[in-house]
Amino acid sequence: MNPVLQMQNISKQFKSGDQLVDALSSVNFSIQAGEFISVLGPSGSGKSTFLTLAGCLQHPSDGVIRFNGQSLGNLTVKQQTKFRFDQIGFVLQSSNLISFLSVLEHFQFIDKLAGRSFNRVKAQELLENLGVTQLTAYPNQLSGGQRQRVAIAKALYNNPQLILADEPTASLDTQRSFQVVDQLVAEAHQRNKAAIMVTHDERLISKSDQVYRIEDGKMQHVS
Ligand SMILES: Nc1ncnc2c1ncn2[C@@H]1O[C@H](COP(=O)(O)OP(=O)(O)OP(=O)(O)O)[C@@H](O)[C@H]1O
Repeated sequence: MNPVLQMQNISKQFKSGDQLVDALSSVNFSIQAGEFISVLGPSGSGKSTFLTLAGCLQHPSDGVIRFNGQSLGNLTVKQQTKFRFDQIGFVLQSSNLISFLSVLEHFQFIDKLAGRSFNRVKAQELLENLGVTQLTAYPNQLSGGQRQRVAIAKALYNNPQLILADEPTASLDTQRSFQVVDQLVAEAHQRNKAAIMVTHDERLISKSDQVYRIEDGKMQHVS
């Protein structure tokens, strides 16, 4: 079986003045459906660069990234946008909800962007599975943990194959952090998704199927 995502010999360099910074060097990584993988690393180690390459938000300077065996480097810009919308669920540090939309209206908005009619039943089911019951509340009426659970539901709404979570617990207390990680793990294991969580917090990795560590742009398999 093809991995959902495979990175082969990936490097990414950025220009900083007249110097080149190696944000990632010779990274090899792969994840199968149903796996939850944590990527640890200190600030500036290359974690966000890794995740944005995995999510086709930017391209490597060198190496090949494959999704279900197909190289992402061959996609046109339009295909990349469609690929991200259909196949990737991004969960970011802060929930990035829209202040003037209620919880349910966020899902209506996704359907509008996709040019289809609103699937209220699907949105409600997903939210209820994640323990969100305040469907008509606005973001400022929710706690940080509830907002992050809405963000996870949003990320899952298009039924993506790959979930990319960038420090998803950064704004949460310890108990809520563990709950959010448990929800991401459950999503991977129960719905056969591939999920990658990038974090600097070693306390959160115990339920991971595999752990990688990035330091100075170099990635190592830890367990
Ligand atoms: N667009 C960019 N232009 C120039 N340098 C960049 C760019 N993006 C990242 N870098 C550099 O690449 C290295 C890795 O950055 P990256 O943001 O991936 O690290 P990180 O581990 O996600 O850090 P943090 O946890 O602080 O967000 C850093 O040295 C950073 O300054």
